Amino acid sequence: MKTFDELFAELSDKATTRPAGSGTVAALDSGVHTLGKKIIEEAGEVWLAAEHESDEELGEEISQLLYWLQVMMVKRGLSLDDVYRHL
Ligand SMILES: N=c1c2ncn([C@@H]3O[C@H](COP(=O)(O)OP(=O)(O)OP(=O)(O)O)[C@@H](O)[C@H]3O)c2ncn1[C@@H]1O[C@H](COP(=O)(O)O)[C@@H](O)[C@H]1O
Repeated sequence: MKTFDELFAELSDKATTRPAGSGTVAALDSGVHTLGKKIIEEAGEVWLAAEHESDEELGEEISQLLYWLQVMMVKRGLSLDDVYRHL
């Protein structure tokens, strides 16, 4: 288990070190357009899970959406503060 901030630190590190076999590295290389489509897909899965699935499944879908949002943040060079200051 990890926090939002811990995952962001891990993804930022992977973007720099580019370890072989990292799905995040491949996702970053796929570009903003592809990441945007993935975010839309995952957001749809959150919506469907909220309407039709268990709390456990909804939590998993939300975690995946948060992951893809973080990948987009890393891709665009945003920091956590760039988002948090709007909350
Ligand atoms: N938290 C996540 C995470 N959430 C979602 N995903 C990706 O998002 C996909 C979402 O799954 P879906 O079931 O919606 O889609 P799928 O059909 O299985 O996958 P696709 O064919 O659509 O890619 C997963 O298959 C993963 O590729 C994640 N990939 C990585 N992480 C974490 O990110 C960190 C870095 O991971 P790597 O870069 O892979 O080392 C690690 O801590 C991982 O646990």
